[in-house]
Amino acid sequence: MKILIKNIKELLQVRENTIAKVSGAEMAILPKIDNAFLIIENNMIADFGTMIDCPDTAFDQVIDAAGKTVLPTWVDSHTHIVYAGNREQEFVDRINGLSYEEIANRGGGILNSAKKLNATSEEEIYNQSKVRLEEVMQQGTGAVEIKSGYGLTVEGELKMLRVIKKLAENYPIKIKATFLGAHAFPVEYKENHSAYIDLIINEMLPKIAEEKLADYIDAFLETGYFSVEETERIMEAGKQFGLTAKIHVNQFTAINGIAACVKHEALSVDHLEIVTDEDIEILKGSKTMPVALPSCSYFISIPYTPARKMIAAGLPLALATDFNPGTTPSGNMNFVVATACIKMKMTPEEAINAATINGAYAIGISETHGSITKGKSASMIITKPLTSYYQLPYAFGSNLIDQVIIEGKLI
Ligand SMILES: N=CN[C@@H](CCC(=O)O)C(=O)O
Ligand SMILES: [Zn+2]
Repeated sequence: MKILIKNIKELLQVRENTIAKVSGAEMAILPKIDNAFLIIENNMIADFGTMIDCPDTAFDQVIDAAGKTVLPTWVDSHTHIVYAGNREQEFVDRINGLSYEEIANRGGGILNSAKKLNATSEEEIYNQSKVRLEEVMQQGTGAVEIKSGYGLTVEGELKMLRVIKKLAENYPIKIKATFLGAHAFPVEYKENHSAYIDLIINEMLPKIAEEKLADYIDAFLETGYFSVEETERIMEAGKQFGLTAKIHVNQFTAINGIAACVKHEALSVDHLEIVTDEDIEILKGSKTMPVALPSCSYFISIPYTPARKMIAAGLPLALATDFNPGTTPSGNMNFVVATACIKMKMTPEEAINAATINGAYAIGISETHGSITKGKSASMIITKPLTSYYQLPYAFGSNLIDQVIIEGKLI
């Protein structure tokens, strides 16, 4: 199957050579070609350039993108798309004055989702989750990370990871799975943290590794959840099973968690609503990607990640949704990009880099995704006619996507 996309008004995120990520001032540069063509062959980007050089050969399909922008699909490097039911009541409780912490202390929050998940069959969880996956694909996401973490029992965690595996088998979208058994302590382990961590290490991890159900390991490193020392145990154990760490950290408090993550060579540190100068110094020169989740800040009214300060310090930054039933019931990367511009003062170029190539780095796929580069996966968004790509974050409430191609397939 050979597809030509012609007359593209602006072809964005064009990289002649594969790059892993962009950092600091590089984030402001978004290379593009005006009046461009792009050829897809065998589900990969085969060629691209200006229309003057467009080959005059036969194609199985020709798409005329006159007036439209083409860019790589979003890479959403942090989601919890697999869950059961919802937490609408907690949403209303927050409107009425309760905080996320107060709700969690009453047995709501993550434990509420865990109760629902353990009472729901694998088939039903799959059916609920695939609706969300299909929706984010329509919204332009072409690669996604999905976490477990609402099981908190051996069976529950395995059930979630099997659902993620089944989604990966049945949909063209690239999916990376992350094991998040260390999301919260179940009530019965409230006074015996080490016993739950033993369960994760001795019971969950070996089974997950045996069935090859996860690519990464995560923990919620936060006051009232997993301490620095507890998270270090999890990261060390993950390493024994070949799972690199991607850690929830600095969502509500800064407790030197980032230093521990960098020490353990975490691929990413995610949330970062509260970041100290020391945290920034530690991230400098590391290979760890900071990941901001602005829809979470928006939904539960907490600070936004200090993007300007981090980029000024020369750091890279990725953007992801955090799609989950508690803090972010939305997987819309278009909203994330717009919110990063509006609330975090990222420029459109920085936000698009953060949501494509840097997102790809945060899930270890920047060799194949995140830019328009020959040989990379043919995953791209074709917008509706736009005055310029600035319209993407500017017209934040509009659906500006016309077509989405994922791994060479129009969806
Ligand atoms: N903060 C930890 N985990 C999720 C929320 C979990 C929940 O409330 O269900 C997050 O990334 O925001
Ligand atoms: Zn999360």
